[in-house]
Amino acid sequence: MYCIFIFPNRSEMVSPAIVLAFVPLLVTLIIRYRYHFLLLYRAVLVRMVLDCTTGISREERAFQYLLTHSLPGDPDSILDTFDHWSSHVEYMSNIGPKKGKVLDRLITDNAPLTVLELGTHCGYSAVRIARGLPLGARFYSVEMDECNATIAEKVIRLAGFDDDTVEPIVSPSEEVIPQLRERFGIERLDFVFMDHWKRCYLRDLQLLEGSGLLGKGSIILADNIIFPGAPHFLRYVKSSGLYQHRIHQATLEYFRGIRDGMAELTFIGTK
Ligand SMILES: C[S@@+](CC[C@H](N)C(=O)[O-])C[C@H]1O[C@@H](n2cnc3c(N)ncnc32)[C@H](O)[C@@H]1O
Repeated sequence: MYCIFIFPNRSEMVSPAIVLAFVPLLVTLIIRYRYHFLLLYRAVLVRMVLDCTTGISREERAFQYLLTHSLPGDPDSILDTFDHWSSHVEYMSNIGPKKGKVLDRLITDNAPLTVLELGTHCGYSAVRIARGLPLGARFYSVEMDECNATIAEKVIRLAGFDDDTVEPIVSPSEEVIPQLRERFGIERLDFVFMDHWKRCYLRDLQLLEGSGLLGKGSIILADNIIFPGAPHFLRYVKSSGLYQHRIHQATLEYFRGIRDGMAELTFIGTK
């Protein structure tokens, strides 16, 4: 077997001085984005390795952990255990305890009777919302991924909430929103929590407006509007004249070093 090595001629070789000139830039980028690299490592690389070595999904691993470390029927214990898992075992993009407190406060202060969540994932935020709801409230949580939805339902039931309180809906949000009135008999949404793919925020907000289910005072809380970010959504909210809005500054769930925030919108109706 023959191997052929092709060497660039000397005039095409990059001078070491130029390479060295890039070192400070590279070091600056690494320092500046160290938390993003850490996030990539924890959220993607560790997950891929564990998916291969355990043969089960991250969501299933999280559920196994909850089963062995939390108290069934105790939402606080489920949430604390989930927080411990996501901070110390494997990264998971639940809303987390810090931004979760803003969600808790909005739910307690407004006592919404009809609530919609877009993006259930494993049910962390659904448990957080359900534990603060007033008696008789109805809560619909939408997840398009069937495997996530199966885990979420088990987590929600493990926390002690039956389907009279939390109704999981397995479907993409863009299909569910136009059906909310006819299929689920909803007249008005008092509170909407948006935490699905950020590129869907604007489309789904406009679908909600079109559905006529937002009334004066309806609240929409949208997570991750700074990281990964939802710039078109924010621009629309600010320019539409349909909302009063407020940004809650925060950091990314389970990550001190990455800036994030939530947008709280109050529907005021006419332009
Ligand atoms: C960040 S996770 C949700 C985390 C969850 N809210 C929590 O704090 O525990 C986003 C979830 O939204 C789901 N999702 C994304 N786009 C969706 C859509 N258009 N309709 C329904 N679910 C969607 C994804 O499958 C994923 O499970």
